[in-house]
Amino acid sequence: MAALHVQEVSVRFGGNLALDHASVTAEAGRVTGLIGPNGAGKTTMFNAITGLVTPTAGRILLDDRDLTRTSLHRRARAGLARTFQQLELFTMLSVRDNIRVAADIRRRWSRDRTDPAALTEEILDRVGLRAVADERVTGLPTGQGRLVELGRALACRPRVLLLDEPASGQDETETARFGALLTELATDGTAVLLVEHDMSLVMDVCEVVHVLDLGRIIAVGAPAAVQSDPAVLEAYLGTSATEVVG
Ligand SMILES: Nc1ncnc2c1ncn2[C@@H]1O[C@H](COP(=O)(O)OP(=O)(O)OP(=O)(O)O)[C@@H](O)[C@H]1O
Repeated sequence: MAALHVQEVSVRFGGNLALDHASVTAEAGRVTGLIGPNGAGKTTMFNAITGLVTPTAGRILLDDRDLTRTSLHRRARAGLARTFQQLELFTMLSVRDNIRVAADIRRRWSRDRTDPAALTEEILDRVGLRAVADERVTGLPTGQGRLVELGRALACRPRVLLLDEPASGQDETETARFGALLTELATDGTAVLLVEHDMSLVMDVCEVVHVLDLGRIIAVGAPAAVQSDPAVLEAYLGTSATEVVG
């Protein structure tokens, strides 16, 4: 079973220490939350994990494999996949083809012989995009666009799935369905690491939540414990206390 261990990672942008010896663990079989006020370092954490930024200290391990100095594509092959805060879809393509591209690419480098066309159809059903499979993605509302991104990440058959604010732009019904899907993915053995501002979604689906503030992990624990942690409340008070308590 996969486990991602981010150990004491620091990332510096000039004079700004965006991550300061921050550690996060995401294990297969559960959804792990990563929350924190704006600018806390959540996206930087994802960028460090996937190789878009280079840590100045610390290690990133997938199981026992040290990925810290490994290229982006090797990390993808090792089983990491992510979605982005800003949608990053292939705008000229249909929903189906956005997912198919990733399935085809994976087929080229993977020993897994799963047929990319069949995998694409399976994912369309799984994420609930069958009805719009032939539509161009530019015509979709943001909530569905996020499902396409998720579908594309799933086409890589990830062991660790990093989701950066996947519910933003989704309405309440879509978010509830999305939460159920995340739980299902975790149950199937994926390690899901979720960055999300929708606290009710985080509290519903996460088994463990890590809280970042100004680049530091200030709390780790079960959602209910984290929600009432004084350090967490204080971190959010500067922005919006209701975000975490409400
Ligand atoms: N490429 C960059 N160059 C310089 N500074 C950066 C860069 N990326 C992020 N930062 C800074 O690093 C800090 C952490 O930013 P990051 O985007 O990781 O926070 P976040 O928790 O994801 O915020 P949000 O919830 O608003 O998305 C911020 O101070 C931000 O301004």
